[in-house]
Amino acid sequence: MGEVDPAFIQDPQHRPKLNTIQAEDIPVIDLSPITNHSVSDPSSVEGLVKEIGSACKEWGFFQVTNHGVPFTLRQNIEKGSRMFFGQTLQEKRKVSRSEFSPSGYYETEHTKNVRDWKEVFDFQAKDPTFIPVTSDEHDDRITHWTNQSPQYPPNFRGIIEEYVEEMEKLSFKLMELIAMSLGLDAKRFEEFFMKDQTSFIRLNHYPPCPYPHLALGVGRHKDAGALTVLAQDEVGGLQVKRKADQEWVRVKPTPDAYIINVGDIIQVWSNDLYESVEHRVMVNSQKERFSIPFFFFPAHYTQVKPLEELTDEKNPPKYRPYKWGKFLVRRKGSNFKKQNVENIQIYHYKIA
Ligand SMILES: O=C(O)CCC(=O)C(=O)O
Ligand SMILES: [Fe+2]
Repeated sequence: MGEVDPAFIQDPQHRPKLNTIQAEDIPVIDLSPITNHSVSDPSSVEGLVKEIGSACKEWGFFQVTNHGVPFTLRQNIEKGSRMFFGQTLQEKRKVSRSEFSPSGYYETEHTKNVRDWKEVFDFQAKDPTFIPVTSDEHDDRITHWTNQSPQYPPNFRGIIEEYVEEMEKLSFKLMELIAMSLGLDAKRFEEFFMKDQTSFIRLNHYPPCPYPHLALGVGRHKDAGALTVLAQDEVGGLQVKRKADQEWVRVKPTPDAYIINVGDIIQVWSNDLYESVEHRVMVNSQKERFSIPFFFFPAHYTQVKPLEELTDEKNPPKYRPYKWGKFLVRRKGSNFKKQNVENIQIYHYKIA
């Protein structure tokens, strides 16, 4: 076995304990009141909204079942992902991502300047996706990102697109439930995503790792967007920092469920009522793991700031407004190389 590449080694305080607690209590929420029209009655929707609200407040993470996403579409993309990553590095690199075209294959991503033990394939929900050229606030130039189409497996692009459409539908439904749980109109968030959303889907492959006590599949982080809808396979490895006691707990895989987490944008919109929770991915010395997160992101020109309805004199806004596209461009840049400074975070906009 070769030397341990120091680029992957986490600082001692961030290394995973191999015997972390399995969280049995991460809320599992049944979405049938909104997906199955025969059971839909106002009181069951009301109950559902309450469940979503408590899960967002207490965990920032939950799983959903009866979500309406056809299982065959999930099987198709999972199978396609295995086939894609099963190719040689040379084949995969034919659709490599670059700093200026961040969709495609990539195997040297860093989280908080430590390399992740994984390879990814990123695909924008909208092709083209409009985005600022730079993160400089005075630079008004707009560019666009487009997707790459792997040659193998056949029709992979079509399979991904079909699945992404379902991810979007589910995300819109979840945003309605979250809006209602905050006492807002169900469609309050729609305008931010209807036109020009910057969402993307990521296929993750975590190969077996000879030193799971030193490296992580994804280092600790919070998701920057509004919502993340994650499909994880049966291997498991996702860990969430439990709000109640700040312990790292494992999220047990549930077949055909999706793991949902609140991202930084909802934290800002809700003025900290709902927090974006830290999570990370452990690797496994024996098994490879696949996961597919969908990151629901608003249009680049969205000014992210605490909602007026949720702030007043007694509860003033806790964040200064920021432009989503600028934030995103800055973040993407920092994912490409190890830097000596921390990348952009919402707390940089926090009003002291
Ligand atoms: O693979 C997973 O379970 C989660 C990945 C993740 O947190 C991310 O890509 O942001
Ligand atoms: Fe994440």
